[in-house]
Amino acid sequence: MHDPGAAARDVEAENESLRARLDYLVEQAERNHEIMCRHQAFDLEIVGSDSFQALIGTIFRSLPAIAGLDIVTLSLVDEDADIRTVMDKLGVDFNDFPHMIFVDAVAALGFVPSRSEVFTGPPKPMLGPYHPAGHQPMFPNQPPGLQSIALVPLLRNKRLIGSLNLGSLDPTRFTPAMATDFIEHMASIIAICLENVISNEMLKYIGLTDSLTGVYNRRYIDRRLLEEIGRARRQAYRISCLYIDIDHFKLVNDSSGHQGGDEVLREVAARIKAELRLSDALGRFGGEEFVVLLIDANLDSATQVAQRILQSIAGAPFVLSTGESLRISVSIGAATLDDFERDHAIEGVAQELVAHADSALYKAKEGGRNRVVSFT
Ligand SMILES: Nc1nc2c(ncn2[C@@H]2O[C@H](COP(=O)(O)OP(=O)(O)OP(=O)(O)O)[C@@H](O)[C@H]2O)c(=O)[nH]1
Repeated sequence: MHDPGAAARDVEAENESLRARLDYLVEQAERNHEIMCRHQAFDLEIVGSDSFQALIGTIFRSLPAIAGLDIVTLSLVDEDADIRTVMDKLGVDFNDFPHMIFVDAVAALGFVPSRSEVFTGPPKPMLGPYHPAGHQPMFPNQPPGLQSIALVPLLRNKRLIGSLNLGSLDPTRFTPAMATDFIEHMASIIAICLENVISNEMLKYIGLTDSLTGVYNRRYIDRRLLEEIGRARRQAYRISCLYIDIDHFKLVNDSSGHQGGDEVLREVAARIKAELRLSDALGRFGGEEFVVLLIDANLDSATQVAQRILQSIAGAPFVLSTGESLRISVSIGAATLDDFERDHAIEGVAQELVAHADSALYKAKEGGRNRVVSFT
C-alpha cells in the first residue's frame, strides 16, 4: 500500500543528502579558491622579487606555509661556482639560507636521464616515499620523520637549471600516481624568476667589478663609501681609506710586456685582499691604483693594515707565468674620517676622504716610494 508519509521522508532524506553534498562541494570550492588565491599571491610575490636574495627568501618563507609543506629546498646547478661567487660578492650570506643547495653538475640533481629520454622530452617530477640513501642530499637540515617528497625539475628552454624539492611528513602527500601539472606550473614560474634575478645580479656584478682583477671598480667604491659614511655616522665608528699605487709600474710593462703587467696587477689585488677583513672593500681605480675602504678602523689601525700590505707585496717576489721573477713595491696614502666632518654633506666628505688619502700617497711617492704616509 502506498504510504505518502514514507515517500515524503524519502524525498526529505534525499534532499538532506543532496544538501550535505552541496555543502561539501561548496566547502571544497571555497577551499580550492582560497588555495588558488594564496598561490596567485605567491606567484605575484616571486615575480616581484628584485634580487636573488629576495626571491629565495620568499620561496623558503612562503611556499611551505601556502602549500602546507614541512620542508622546501632548492637545488641549483652552478658548474663553475659563478652564481655563488657573484652572490657572495653582492653580500648574500648563504648561512641565512640552509635550504639552498648548489650542485656542480646536472647529474647531481638526481634526474637520471632514462634511455628513452629523447622520446619523452625533459625530465618529469619524481614523487614518492623519501629514501634517505638517495634523497638526503636534497634535504639537508630536514625535519625528523620526512615521509614523502617531490623533486620537481626547474627547466629553462628545456635546460635543467635545478630542482625544487618539496617534502612532507605525510606519507600520502606525494605518491608516484599523483598529477603533477600544478607543481610543474609552479616550478616553471620559479625557474623563470630564478633565471631572471640571476642574470640581473650578474649584470649588476659586472657593472661593479673590475674585469682584470675581480675586485670592485671605482663606481662601486664611490657608492659604497657614501653608504658607509652614512652608517658610520649613525653608528659612530670610524672609516679610513688607503690609496695604493704600484711603484714604477711602467717599467714592469716595459720589461715584461702588458701581459706581465696584467699578471702583476692581479697578484697585487690578491695580496691586498688577503690583508683585509670581509667588511672592508677593495677597488681598482684604474691603471695601477687601488683604493681600500677600511670599516671601523681609525688612522692607527689603517696605518697598520697599510704596513702589512706593503710587507706582503715587497716581501715576496712576483713569479709570472713565463717564470720571470719580479720585485714589486707599492706606495700607500692613508686617511681617516674625522668627527668634525659630521655636519658636512656626505658627498663632499667622501670626496675629501679619498683626496686626503691621495695626497698622502703623493707624499709617499715623493718620499722615496715603498712606504706608507698618513694624512694628518
Ligand atoms: N698591464 C697593464 N698596465 C696598465 C694598465 N692600466 C694602466 N697601465 C700602465 O700603468 C703605467 C702607469 O705608469 P705611471 O702612471 O707613469 O706610474 P709608474 O710607472 O707606476 O710610476 P710611479 O707611480 O710614479 O711609481 C702605465 O705604463 C700604463 O700603461 C692595465 O690595465 N694593465
